[in-house]
Amino acid sequence: MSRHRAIRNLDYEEVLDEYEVDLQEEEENRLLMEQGVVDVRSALDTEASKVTKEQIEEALWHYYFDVDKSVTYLTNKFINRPAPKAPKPATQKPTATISCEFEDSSDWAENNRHGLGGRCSPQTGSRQDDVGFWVSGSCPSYPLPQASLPALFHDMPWGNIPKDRESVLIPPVVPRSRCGLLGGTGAAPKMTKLQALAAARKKKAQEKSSEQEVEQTRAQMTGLSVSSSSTEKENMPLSGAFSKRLKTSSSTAQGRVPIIPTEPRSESEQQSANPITREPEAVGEPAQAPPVKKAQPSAFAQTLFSSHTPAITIRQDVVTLGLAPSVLEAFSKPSPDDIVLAAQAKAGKKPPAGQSKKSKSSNTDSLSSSVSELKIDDTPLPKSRNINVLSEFEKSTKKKSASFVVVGHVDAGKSTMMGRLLLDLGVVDQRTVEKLRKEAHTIGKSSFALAWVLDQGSEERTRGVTIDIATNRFETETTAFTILDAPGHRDFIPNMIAGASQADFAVLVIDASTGAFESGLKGQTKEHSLLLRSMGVARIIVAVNKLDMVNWSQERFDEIKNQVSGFLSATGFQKMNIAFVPVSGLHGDNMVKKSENPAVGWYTGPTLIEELERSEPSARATKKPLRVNISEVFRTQQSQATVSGRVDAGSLQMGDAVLVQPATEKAFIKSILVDEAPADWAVAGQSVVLHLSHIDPMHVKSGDIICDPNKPIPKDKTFTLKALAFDFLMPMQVDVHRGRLHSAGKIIAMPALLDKTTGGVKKKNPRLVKPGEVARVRVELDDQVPLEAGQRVVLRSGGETIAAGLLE
Ligand SMILES: Nc1nc2c(ncn2[C@@H]2O[C@H](COP(=O)(O)OP(=O)(O)OP(=O)(O)O)[C@@H](O)[C@H]2O)c(=O)[nH]1
Repeated sequence: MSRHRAIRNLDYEEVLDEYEVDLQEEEENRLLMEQGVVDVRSALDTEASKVTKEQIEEALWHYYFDVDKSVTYLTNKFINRPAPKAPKPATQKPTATISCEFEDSSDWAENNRHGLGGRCSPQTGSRQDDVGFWVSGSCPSYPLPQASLPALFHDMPWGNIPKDRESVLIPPVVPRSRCGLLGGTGAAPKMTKLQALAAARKKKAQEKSSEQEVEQTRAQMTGLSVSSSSTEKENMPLSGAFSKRLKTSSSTAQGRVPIIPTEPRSESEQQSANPITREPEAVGEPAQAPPVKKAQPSAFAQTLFSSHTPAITIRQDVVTLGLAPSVLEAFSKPSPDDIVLAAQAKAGKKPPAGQSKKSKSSNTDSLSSSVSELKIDDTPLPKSRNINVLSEFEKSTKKKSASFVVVGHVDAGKSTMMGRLLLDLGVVDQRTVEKLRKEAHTIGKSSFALAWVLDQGSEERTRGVTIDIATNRFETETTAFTILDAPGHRDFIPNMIAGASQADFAVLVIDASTGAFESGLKGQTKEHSLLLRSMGVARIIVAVNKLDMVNWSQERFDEIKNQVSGFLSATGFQKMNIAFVPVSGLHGDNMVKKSENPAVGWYTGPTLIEELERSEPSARATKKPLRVNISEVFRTQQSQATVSGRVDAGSLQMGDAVLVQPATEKAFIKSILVDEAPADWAVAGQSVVLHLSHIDPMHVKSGDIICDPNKPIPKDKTFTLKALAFDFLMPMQVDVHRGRLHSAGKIIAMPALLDKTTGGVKKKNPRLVKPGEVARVRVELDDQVPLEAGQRVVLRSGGETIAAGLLE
């Protein structure tokens, strides 16, 4: 049992009993000892004077009062002392730390036979008897064998050590920091002379290296001056106010104590900082201070301290922060205080009243010199030309502009048709189309060559489907058109909704080939038509495509025309706003030119382009507050944030301050493109590209609204919708789509079922709204969204469009 465990299991009653027994034993031992001393002295006879009483007693004690053994031991040890032996090589010593001497293997064996082979404490020389108690006092130098290591451990196998011989490590009851190793006061252990010498030399070396380090660092920092030409080139230009502040901080830094102490770190610090690579220090050797590596001064340090700045030691354990470009950028601009100071100086504003004349005069010089150094902003605000946009618009002789969305079931031939239109109008040349044809041929999709004029994404090309809205432009003699080619696949309905929200009218493409029309009518032909109407599109041109595949059958055309016109009328399109054109997008029949194919002789109506030109753009809300629906955000050289979108309402011009919602971030219009041409202004109904300044691009997203800062669009989490149900409606989770904006929400209430024609309330709080019914629906969104009455939104759930309507 270990000593600690023995103490832990101590029974005090038992110990007191034992203590009384011990007293008796002690008396017996004393008598035995006295008698033993007499006997040993008489046995030694004349030699008895060579040993002391204490030595005799010690021998007797350890030989259990055996006089003969004690005499033998004393004779060998003190009387017949052998001549000192030559020191043996260190490696042969069994152990250097055990203080007991091992002299004679026979004695060792003898001792063991007598059960005196107890363990000696290497620290104290105390001896532990076989039952595990420690006997106080120094361990006597009783003879122990001069054993070799193998002999010493002869009964100790290297593996499978018996359980009773395993060490049990028990943590100290009192932490070592509070007491010495053996329960002392915790004071530092007394050093040997050798250790003291080593410590003194180490300290001296550290002091020396510390001084050298300070000198070196000072020399390095001397080169780090703001005024140095290299720094000027490398660093960003700083505004006057900031450089002034830097000068101030630089001067105040003079004579300062270095920020970070230069003393070498304590050993424990060094160890913890570099626990793996640190070499153990040899005791007694002069301690070499570890070389302190210095990091390159950071850009901030370079900027902050002038040549007179005292040294700053970069510590290894201190993380030096490299300045991120965003930080430099942040400091490259004047602070709000600087702007106020500059503005006050510019306006000649007097200092606040109550300031004494003396302080005024004393501060005037420094303030004026500070202000003279101020540089307000590197990027001046765009200048407004104060144009009366509406009168300019009325006077303008510009062509009318209109945008149309091309919709229809997947593979109806929408992109091919638009590619053909652009080719025949000369917007794209034949060579480009031939090149695309070759490229398409290599992946076995040569029939998609015209579609590739618009479908430019690699995934769109390899899959042969349109994924996102493709925008293109062309002009006729009278009109500048914007094409919004929408995807037909049901998975990309949200993109189709985004396209429809920007369109004045629509081209619905129908695949006339056998079976395709029928499946399309059940599919996206119907859904797209419903969405168009719900989105407010009033005019629709139906391009009955691929008639070449049915030999230009007039019968087929009429069949399609009848079915679709009936359906569209039911959806809400007026007959006068519906047109039908028999075409072949692939071959170009009736697209730009009338078909010369005699099989199409039965059609005498307008071509597709003529029908497009007949379309009038929808009414422009030019006098309403500015609203620009952002469809895309780009990063360009011209500005921090470039956006494309449609001006839904109002007007704008260069230099205007605008507000971006829902971020509520102000920006300025740096420049404008209308139909890809630079312009000074734009009005409702135009598709624009706006270069914005003085705004962080992270605050601008597609689906956001640019508005008049004086009449901003409100942002809200709940809205009421007058919705046409495409599916059953009830309180449920929905996705809300408004243009490019998608937001998750839920129907929280359905206050009324409405009459389709009159709009009056048919029933209050219906529990369910059936497909085709119109209802007032209350929706709650997860996030705040810019919303206002008159906007059109679509509700979708589980990938299906379930309702669409107008915000109330
Ligand atoms: N015969 C014939 N094939 C056509 C005509 N128009 C398009 N196609 C073919 O129809 C296929 C689909 O054409 P796309 O233009 O990609 O159809 P889409 O409607 O744009 O397809 P999505 O946008 O993915 O829905 C292609 O292989 C075209 O070559 C046509 O007038 N006649």
